Amino acid sequence: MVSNNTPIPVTILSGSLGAGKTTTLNNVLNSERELNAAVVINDMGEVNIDADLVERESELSQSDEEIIELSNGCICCRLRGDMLDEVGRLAKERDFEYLLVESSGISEPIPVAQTFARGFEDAEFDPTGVYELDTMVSVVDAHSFWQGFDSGQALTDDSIDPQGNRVPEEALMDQIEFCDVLLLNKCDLVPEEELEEMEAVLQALQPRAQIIRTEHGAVDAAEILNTGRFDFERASQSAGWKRELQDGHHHEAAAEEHGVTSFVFDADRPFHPDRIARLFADLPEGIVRAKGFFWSAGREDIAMGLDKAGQSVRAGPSGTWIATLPEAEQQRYFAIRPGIKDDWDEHWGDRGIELVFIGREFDEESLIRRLNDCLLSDAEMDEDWRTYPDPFGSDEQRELALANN
Ligand SMILES: Nc1nc2c(ncn2[C@@H]2O[C@H](COP(=O)(O)OP(=O)(O)OP(=O)(O)O)[C@@H](O)[C@H]2O)c(=O)[nH]1
Repeated sequence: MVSNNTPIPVTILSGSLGAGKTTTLNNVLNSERELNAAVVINDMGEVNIDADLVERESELSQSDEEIIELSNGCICCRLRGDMLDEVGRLAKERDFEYLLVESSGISEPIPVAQTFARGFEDAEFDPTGVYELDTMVSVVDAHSFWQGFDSGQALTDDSIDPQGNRVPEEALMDQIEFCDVLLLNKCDLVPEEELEEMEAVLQALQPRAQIIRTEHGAVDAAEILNTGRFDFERASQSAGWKRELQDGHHHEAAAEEHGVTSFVFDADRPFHPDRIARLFADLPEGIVRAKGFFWSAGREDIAMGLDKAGQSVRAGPSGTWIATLPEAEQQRYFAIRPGIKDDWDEHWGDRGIELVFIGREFDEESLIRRLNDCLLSDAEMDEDWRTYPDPFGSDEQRELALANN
């Protein structure tokens, strides 16, 4: 139970696909071990890969925090009510000091902020007085922002498609204009003088925002937690806020609205290492983001990760199969996420493939066919996989492809 009448502060992280929201969240959770936080993670795919990543990488399962996963839709539209109902339930059941929300890469920040600041008619739970919006954080990918800016794309209205749909570039403008703290992430990929110019542009677009340069989401938690920077009066005067209230957010599916589609590929047998490495290096152009875990035959010891963001495609060892953990730790996982047991194979445990692909105008069926062709055939299932080459190596994820445009 929430024991007193002080509202629980809320920080909302927004940012385009692959900008570094999950990395930032992991960083904050790992550096603030004393923080008794609950976390809401929204992923537009059917499977919440981000929640999995946060759990596996931040050792969250061994601490006190609770993760609420909201999948297969966007908390700025279809899942607004669901989000409120979940955080309402949480506030009744548990005592925690802070709520952190990671929006999906296509969420628009204003409706998410409005959901916390004003409530939402389709939800039973009214957040006012229980939660208080503290900080709106936008994570901007300095590298791709700069490339888009250079080619004049990021700042024009070309981002409205012929059907009048809002597309991610416009959501990006909202993310810049409607935030209290702007994390200019991936600064390691952009030269100093370009960073300075970019900062000047961003500051002009959003004079009120605190702009902070980051690499790999490493930000001092005090910059984004308990800052008290969100100003309801000022926010509700902004053009975007009023537009949102007037026009509403009537769209049925987040994917359609944003012109973005996604699918999840899952399987319970391994990929052939050579075939899948070649496919990853040759993904269709329309794929803007891909991530998740996979099983590479011959590497039963470790979960391989795939991570494509923008031009970069990386794959390699990145996580732990629960099946390789000592029995006691396995039991702890089962207790926290009973769903794992449902897919447990008697011999292989949780080893398997779970990858999400997000993109625009790509041939989904053909990609699924190609992925299927990379799975081991029945005959290969009986081979000695140790004789296969291992293109992924033994260290961290490595670059497979970097388009040079
Ligand atoms: N070079 C570089 N890579 C980064 C940095 N921050 C994050 N990345 C990488 O960028 C990729 C995407 O990071 P995530 O944190 O998953 O991005 P996200 O915004 O949560 O992505 P979605 O939830 O899919 O929208 C990962 O491969 C990160 O390791 C950075 O500062 N520099």
